[in-house]
Amino acid sequence: MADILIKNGYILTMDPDTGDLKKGEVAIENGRIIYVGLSYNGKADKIIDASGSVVMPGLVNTHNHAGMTLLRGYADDLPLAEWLEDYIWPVEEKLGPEEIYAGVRLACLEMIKSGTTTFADMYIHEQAAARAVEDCGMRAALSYGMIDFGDPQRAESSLLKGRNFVKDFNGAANGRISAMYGPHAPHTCSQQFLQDVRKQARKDDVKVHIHVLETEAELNQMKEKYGKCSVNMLHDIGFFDSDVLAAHCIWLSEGDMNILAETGVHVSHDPVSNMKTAAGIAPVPQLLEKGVNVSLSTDGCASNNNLDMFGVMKTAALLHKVNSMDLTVIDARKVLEMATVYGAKALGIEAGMIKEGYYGDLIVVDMKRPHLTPLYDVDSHLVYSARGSDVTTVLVDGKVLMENGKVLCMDEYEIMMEASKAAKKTDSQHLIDVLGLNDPSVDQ
Ligand SMILES: C[C@H]1O[C@@H](n2cnc3c(O)ncnc32)[C@H](O)[C@@H]1O
Ligand SMILES: [Zn+2]
Repeated sequence: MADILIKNGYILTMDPDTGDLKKGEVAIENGRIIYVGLSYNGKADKIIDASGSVVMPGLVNTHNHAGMTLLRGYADDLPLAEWLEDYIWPVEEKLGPEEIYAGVRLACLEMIKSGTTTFADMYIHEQAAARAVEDCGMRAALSYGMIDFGDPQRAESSLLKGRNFVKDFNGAANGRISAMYGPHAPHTCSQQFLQDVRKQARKDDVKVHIHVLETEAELNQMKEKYGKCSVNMLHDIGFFDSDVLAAHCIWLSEGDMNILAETGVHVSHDPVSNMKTAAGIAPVPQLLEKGVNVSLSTDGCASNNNLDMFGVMKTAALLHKVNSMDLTVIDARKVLEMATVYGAKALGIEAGMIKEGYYGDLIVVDMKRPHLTPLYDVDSHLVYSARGSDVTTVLVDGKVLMENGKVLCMDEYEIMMEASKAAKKTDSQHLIDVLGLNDPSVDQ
């Protein structure tokens, strides 16, 4: 007997072996998909009717700073270094684990409501993020954001925090949480520290999440300090391997792209964040052409400013078309692959496809909407017309987190109120009280 049977939906499996099914069924048992096909020959405890909807793998957001929902709109339209150094880092000092817990819960709520089932994170007080993920039922690859700025004492304490996090949380929440090491970036971490982290990650057999060449300023700083760019420096110290997830990777030379391809580094592409911060345009078509696994991500809410992966998918497609002046450069199917199959591959999880044996991490997208009518091509609608709010049902690990638009794993109103309260720690003016959103009688 299956736990759940999803019926009557268009099954976008993303699995090249089976292809998509115009009307199919998916059965889930003990958190795993046990059947994908035209008609399940068995019973189920629960039936989900997906008539008029697409059933697809949950989206995988491979670079986030989930706690930064608290800083959504806090500081915008500023040069990246000034934004980070003069606004974000000082205000992060005021946020403790309880605030981050509230911020990550809000991030999870937003992600679930817009169809993300797994995310990769790098942030402060990451044990609070783990608690939030455990409580809400999502899947996540979490890392403690570590920076040493060349200070040996800071290096030691940062690495200790990272090690403790890995020890305490790798495999937590019944395997829904995996831990990674999160050295912030090549220009904020010393070479020695990066080498130490690399060694520790191999010893602990966990992956590494890092920002690489997000800005031209980083490129120039690295050339001045080491006489080479971040990619060459990291390659020369033996940092790169197929367990590395590198976010951004904008300022790459042809040689850098070859190094990423040869070493099997996974690249997380953040088109919305990169456009908003005017960081530049990552050479995604060229990376894909060279065989690099490029997944998609939102980045933190302070540089996006939401966590809707549907927005990211559309932006990725449009950005690379106009940048290359070639509209065939990335098609809708490729973008869907990046948001599902490639994301799961980057994090090493059996998800991203609706396939027997894979996790029951699925979403249902309602296609009976004005902006999705008429319907000729499912891929096209999902990338160019749909929004996160078209997602009606979300399953992670075979558990229903949202059904027919109702979030079952948390109280939406409470989450927003707790996050608004936590955001007061920033000591900045808070319009939420003025707008009356703290009043439960106000219709949300
Ligand atoms: C983990 C730290 O990373 C910081 N951060 C958030 N967004 C970015 C970005 O776009 N580039 C570099 N660093 C970023 C975050 O504030 C944490 O302090
Ligand atoms: Zn980032």
